[in-house]
Amino acid sequence: MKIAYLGPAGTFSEKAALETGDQQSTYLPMASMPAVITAVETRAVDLGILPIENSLEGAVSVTLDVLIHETRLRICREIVIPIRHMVVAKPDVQLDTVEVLYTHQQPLAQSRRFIERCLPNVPTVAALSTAAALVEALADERRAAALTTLHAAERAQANILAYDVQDNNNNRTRFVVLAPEDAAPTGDDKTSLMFTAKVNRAGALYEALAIFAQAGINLSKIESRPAKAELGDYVFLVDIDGHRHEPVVAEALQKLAQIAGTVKIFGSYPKFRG
Ligand SMILES: O=C(O)C(=O)C[C@]1(C(=O)O)C=C[C@@H](O)C=C1
Repeated sequence: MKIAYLGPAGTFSEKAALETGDQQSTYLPMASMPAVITAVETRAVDLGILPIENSLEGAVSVTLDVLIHETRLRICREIVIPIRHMVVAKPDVQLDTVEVLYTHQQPLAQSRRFIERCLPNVPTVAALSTAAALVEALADERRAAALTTLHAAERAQANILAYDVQDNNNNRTRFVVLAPEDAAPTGDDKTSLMFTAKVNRAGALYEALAIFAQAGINLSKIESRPAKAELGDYVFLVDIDGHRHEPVVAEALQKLAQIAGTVKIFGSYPKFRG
């Protein structure tokens, strides 16, 4: 099994990939999240891992937008991992002498409190991942630091200036595993999908959700994203309990297809159970 993830080695995505695969698996670090999708679509790899939701910051919009607009790949598994951020630099740099901070946008948002208090006037430079941020900081001639993972810091034998700078110690990110097909039913599954309303009128969303309520199907997530056509047009994303091949779920999805504008099923897969 070949698995693509957002690299370089040392990212949280690598950790999620290692937990997804086994000792026979091989792992391919990619430069960006869309590149992970392309690697699976072109069969360069069998599976791709993408972060979809964080307990502090909510949706990872790149992943949602790729699922909504760009790919026909399906979610075949989910995995949740704890997220700890470290401030890391070369040995001669101290917290009060940091001149520039390299960071991916998610860790920065998840560590807002620490940054405001301890690195208030330090300019940030955007990086494509936590591990990429460290590579760039270590190559910078200024007194640069990175928001990165413990694993990346240890691999690079770099100096950790501050530990666990995330706003909350319960910080966790949910990743999805993408493949050409979703998973077979296990009896403890969920289904992720999106739909749009056919017409923008009173009760349209209510009627769509009523289909699940009347079928006794629990919704574990709902959110909206811009449809990217007109201002005010939205796509609704929901996670429901059950597999799309279970008769009750299949019937509800059929009813939804009759009243919605578009419906796209991202996949059915086993619920993550720690
Ligand atoms: O940069 C990484 O290490 C990643 O795996 C990406 C990512 C994300 O984009 O959400 C994954 C988990 C954390 O929430 C922070 C960063």
